[in-house]
Amino acid sequence: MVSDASDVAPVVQSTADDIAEMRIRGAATIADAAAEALATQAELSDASSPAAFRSQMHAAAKTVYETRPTAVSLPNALRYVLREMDGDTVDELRSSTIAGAEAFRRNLERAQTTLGEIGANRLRDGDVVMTHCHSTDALACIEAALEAGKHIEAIVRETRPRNQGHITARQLREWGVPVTLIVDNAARRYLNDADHVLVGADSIAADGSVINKIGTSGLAVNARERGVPVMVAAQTIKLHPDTLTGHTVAIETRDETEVLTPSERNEITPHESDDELTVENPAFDVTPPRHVDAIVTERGQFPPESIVTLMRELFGETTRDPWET
Ligand SMILES: O=P(O)(O)OC[C@H]1O[C@H](OP(=O)(O)O)[C@H](O)[C@@H]1O
Repeated sequence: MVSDASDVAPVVQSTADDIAEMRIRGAATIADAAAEALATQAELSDASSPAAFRSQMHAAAKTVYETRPTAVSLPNALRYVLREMDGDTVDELRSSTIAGAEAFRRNLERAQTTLGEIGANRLRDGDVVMTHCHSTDALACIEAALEAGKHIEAIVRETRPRNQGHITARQLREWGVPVTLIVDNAARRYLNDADHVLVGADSIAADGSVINKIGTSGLAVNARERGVPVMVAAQTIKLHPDTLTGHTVAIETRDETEVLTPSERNEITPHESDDELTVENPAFDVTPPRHVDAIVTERGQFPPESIVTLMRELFGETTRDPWET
C-alpha cells in the first residue's frame, strides 16, 4: 500500500521537483539523487510503527518516480534501495534503508569508473570523438583515456533545445580537451573528422535499442553511413528490465516553451487563441541496435543484440512498480 504524499518529507518533494524541472538531470545523477532522497526520508521519518515507516518510504519512492518517465535508472535505483529495507522495528528499517542507499550510491560511482576504463580502450591516442547531450558515463570514457595519457579531441553537438552540449564542452575544456562546438544540424558534415560517436543512454531495451537524448538516432544513422562507429556508454542501471517482457519505454515530451518562448510564439502567430500552431518537444528517441556498434557497461562491452543476456542475469523479469518489492 502506498500512503499519501503528506507523509513525504519536504526535502524529498524538492528533489522530485528538481528532477522534473531538470535542475537535477542525467540518468546516473537522477539515480543518485533518488537514492539520496530515500535515505533522507528514512532519516527524517517520524513513523510510529514498521508498517507506517514502509508506507512512508513507498510514498517517497512514488513521489520521486513520478517525475520523468524515460530514464530507467530512476526506478532501478528506487527498487534497489527499497529491496534493502529490512527489519522488524522502525530503527532496523531505517538503518537498513540508509545503508542500502549508501551502497547503491557507492556502486554507482564505482560502476562509472570501471565503465570509463573499459570504454577508454576503444579510444586511441589522437582520436576525435563526437558527442551528443551531456552524459557522465560517456565523459568517464574520455576521462579514463586522458588519464592513460591519450590525446583526445571532441566535436560537441550543442543539443537543442536545452543545449546540454554546453555542459559537455565546459567539462572537456576543464580537462584540457580541444573542443569544436557545432549546431546539431552540422553533424553530418563534421562526421568526416570524427573517429567515434560517443553517447550515453537513459534506457537500453532488451533488443539492444538505445533510448537517449532526441537527435541520437539521426546521428547514429548518419554515422553508420559515414562508417563512424557508434559507442554507447551506459552503466547496467540503464538496462530496462520491463522490456524483457515486451514493454516499450515511455518517451517523455516536455513543455513547448523549451523550443519556442511565449514571445517567439507571439511573433509567429499573434492570435492567442491559435491552437493550430503545434510545437512538439520529445526529449528522447530510440536508436535501433543495427546502428550501434557497442554498448559499454561496467561489466564489459557488448554488441547491442547480446545485451539481453546481461539484462536477464542482472534483473530477471519484472514489470512491477519499484514500491511493489
Ligand atoms: O547517466 P548519464 O550518462 O550522465 O546521462 C545519460 C543521459 O541522460 C541525459 O538525459 P537528460 O539530460 O536527463 O534528459 C542524456 O540523454 C544523457 O545521454
